[in-house]
Amino acid sequence: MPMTVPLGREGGLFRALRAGAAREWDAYCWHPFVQGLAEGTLPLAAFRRYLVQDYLFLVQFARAQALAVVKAESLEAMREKGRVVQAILDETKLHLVYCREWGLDEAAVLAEPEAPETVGYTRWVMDQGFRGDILDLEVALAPCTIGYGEVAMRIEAHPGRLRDGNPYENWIVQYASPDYQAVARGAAERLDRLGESHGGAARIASLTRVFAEASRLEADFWQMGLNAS
Ligand SMILES: Cc1ncc(CO)c(N)n1
Repeated sequence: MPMTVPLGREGGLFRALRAGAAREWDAYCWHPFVQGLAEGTLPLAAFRRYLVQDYLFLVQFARAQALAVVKAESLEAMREKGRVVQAILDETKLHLVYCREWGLDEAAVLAEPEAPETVGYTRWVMDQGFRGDILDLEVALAPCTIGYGEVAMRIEAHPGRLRDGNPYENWIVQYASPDYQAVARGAAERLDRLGESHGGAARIASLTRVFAEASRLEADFWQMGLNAS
């Protein structure tokens, strides 16, 4: 399994959660679906299934980030989360363009029902936000944002990584890009800060359960793609 330097700072909350949920985190970040992306061996049908559901995921992910605007701890954090919501809503449009390149037209994507894995994951994240505070919500959101940053880094570090003629090259490049890596790094830093301000150390057991569950639900999302092939 390719290893990379984790995001967040030494002794910070993100690294504590990552270490506490190492089994679930590794199963997510180096899922067979991810290996298939890296090696260019993933069945095309698996990727198409994933792509359509990921569009539906992003819409719900924007709603969950919007809940973080509501739950934010400061005006500055409200502004920051508001920008995140806007960025995701813009990304959904790009996602439809990308789907089109894969032969999935907009009408077909919009008509597709959400898979149980998509509903299960996104509504569970929302529920963490409704029942808890901003830190519970950000921990539930963290594996999405930070995880895809690490997934891309692991793919790049994989000795078996196929570059020439890899059908998934665009996808990999998007998440390995400096822009996305900065988003992932920023999310890990925000989690570390919230850990300090919101009693992360005293809450580590319950927060680790939330982080592990989100990681497990991310792995289920990859698996949903594989199950379609
Ligand atoms: C399921 C899932 N998790 C995380 C991301 C990263 O934005 C994504 N696009 N889809």
